[in-house]
Amino acid sequence: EEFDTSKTYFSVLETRTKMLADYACNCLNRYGVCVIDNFLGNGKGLEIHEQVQDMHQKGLFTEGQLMNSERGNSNLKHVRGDVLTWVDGSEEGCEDIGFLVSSMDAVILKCAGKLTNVSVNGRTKAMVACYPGNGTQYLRHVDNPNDDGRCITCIYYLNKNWEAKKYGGLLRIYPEGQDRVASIEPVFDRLLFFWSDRRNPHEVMKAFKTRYAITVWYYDADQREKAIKGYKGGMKPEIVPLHSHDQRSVNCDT
Ligand SMILES: Cn1c(O)c(C(=O)NCC(=O)O)c(=O)c2ccccc21
Ligand SMILES: [Mn+2]
Repeated sequence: EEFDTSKTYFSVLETRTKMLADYACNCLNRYGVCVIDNFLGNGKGLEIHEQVQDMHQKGLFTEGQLMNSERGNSNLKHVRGDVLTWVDGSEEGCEDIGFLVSSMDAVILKCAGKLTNVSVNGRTKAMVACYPGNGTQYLRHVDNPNDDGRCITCIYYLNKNWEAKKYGGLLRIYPEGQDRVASIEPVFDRLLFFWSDRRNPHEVMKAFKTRYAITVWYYDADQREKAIKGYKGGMKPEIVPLHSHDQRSVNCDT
């Protein structure tokens, strides 16, 4: 019969998403960190990079934090650090970021029931971050040290031809209780998952070229519930339901 490309496309996408989810679950359960390269392909990656660059040029990012503030670098007076903005991907000019986040959700949805002690039921909006490339960094920290509900950090990098030797900007993760360090280059079209809690202290090394990344944090249902009750949740209590490509908002309470 007629070769139905759309059905084929979606079934291939479905199969690949399932494969990526299996890989992510194994890596997270075993190492607490998972790197997936060529997540969306060159074309889509470039479209996302272009949208982020436009937002940056339009001045939609926050004022960078002064590096002599709580981040501790007292000798970097008046040096601006990372700048960021929050989007849910439905805003004008953010459609490709919306596609990225739906693609992240699609993988996480297929991990349902296979992640140790975690049941994801929602996520934050997307944080689009830019290091201006003036040697600023992000000091060693834990994303969720106090059970605010976030269980998985998901970062997508946008930086073409990144050379850490020249531009720095490595993400260094120091997995708790291990004497190994994971050094992750923020390369174009790379997707990264890691547990958001104290298992993964990490830092962003000084970056000497503009460095873009898009981060989403996934919530664990129970921990988030407790955090909101205990008002411990550092993040605003706004949970975005996961939705995969067919835009159906799926409540993955499985
Ligand atoms: C700009 N930026 C960050 O870059 C990281 C972070 O850990 N980034 C890791 C990375 O980009 O590889 C953060 O965790 C973070 C948390 C709150 C506000 C801003 C933040
Ligand atoms: Mn972090």
